[in-house]
Amino acid sequence: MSATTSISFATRAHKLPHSEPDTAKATPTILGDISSQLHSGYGHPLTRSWQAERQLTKSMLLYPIFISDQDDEETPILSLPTQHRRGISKIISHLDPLVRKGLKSVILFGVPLKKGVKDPVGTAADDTTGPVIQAIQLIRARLPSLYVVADVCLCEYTSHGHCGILHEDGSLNNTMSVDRISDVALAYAKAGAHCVAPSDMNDGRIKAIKLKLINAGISHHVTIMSYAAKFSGCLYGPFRDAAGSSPAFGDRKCYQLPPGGRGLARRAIRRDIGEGADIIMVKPANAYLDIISDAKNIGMDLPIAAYQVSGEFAMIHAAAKAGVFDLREMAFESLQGILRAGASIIVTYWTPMMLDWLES
Ligand SMILES: NCc1[nH]cc(CCC(=O)O)c1CC(=O)O
Ligand SMILES: [Zn+2]
Ligand SMILES: [Zn+2]
Repeated sequence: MSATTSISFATRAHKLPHSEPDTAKATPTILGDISSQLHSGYGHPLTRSWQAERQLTKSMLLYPIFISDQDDEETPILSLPTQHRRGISKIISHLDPLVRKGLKSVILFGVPLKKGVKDPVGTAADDTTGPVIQAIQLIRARLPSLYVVADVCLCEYTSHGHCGILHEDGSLNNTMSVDRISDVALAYAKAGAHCVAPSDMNDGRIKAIKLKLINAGISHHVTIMSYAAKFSGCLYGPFRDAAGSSPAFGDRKCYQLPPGGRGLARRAIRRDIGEGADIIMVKPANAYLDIISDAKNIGMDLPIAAYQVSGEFAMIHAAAKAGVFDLREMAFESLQGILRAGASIIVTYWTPMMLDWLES
């Protein structure tokens, strides 16, 4: 690449007519001839980097981690290459070196593995001795520079695996779900989470969380990141493996958005901004770049987050393994697309690797 660059520069410099008086004649007069020249703008690595409106930086990366109630475990998640589920005793030793490399934020997912701990209302979600609250307190105490986001949902904790409390007919009871989920969010915030991120998609939960935070007098220092446009589909499989959160029956199509629902996503984004969200998230990311761009347009003054989900991450690994492309190159290309679409926060399992790659 650098050979090509220097050749093209040399050639061009050679032709530059500074000392020739009659060059006006040779100068093209039709604007089209000049504006058809694009290569001149990106022939050098630096000019190429200037073409990006925004550069990928370490502070954009929000790292998802799975914390189980098996204190000493460190188990690879087979469907999510390079990622592990860890017990509370393994968290700091994992995160500390990453913080030294520039890690700024994590998003926590609890994984209850103990028998009999799941019930219809997800009681374990805000158990003060459970993995999430323990991890929030531990990370805040031991790694004070790290910004801690707590994912808020019930599906990891409910016996039925749905993201809320159910009616007898198996459909979501929105009122009860919102009341419960806002309690869980409040518990995480009180435990010290900088940010709570409800991923359940029940109607009205942003407002309910906001009101409980206000009533508790802590709303001024707790960020609400709304999974506002979360689509149902087949890209969450490895996560559900990792978190043991697959629905026991049915699916999530009545609360997560249908993949074609661009208008619904826009409505959900506007709604959640109106209810008090500080950050809007779009999920998945690579297959929903238009939605990220819509979110950026609608939420002009809010930071937009995009979640490159487990299926998207696993897909890149699988394709790289099959020889389709180079893993690292594709990792960058996938994040560049998300950035271009308008996100300024990227939730991604690439985070540990990116912290190294962004150095070199
Ligand atoms: N509601 C829980 C939740 N929060 C984030 C993800 C998905 C993350 C991923 O796939 O990486 C899920 C799973 C789901 O909705 O089934
Ligand atoms: Zn859920
Ligand atoms: Zn209902």
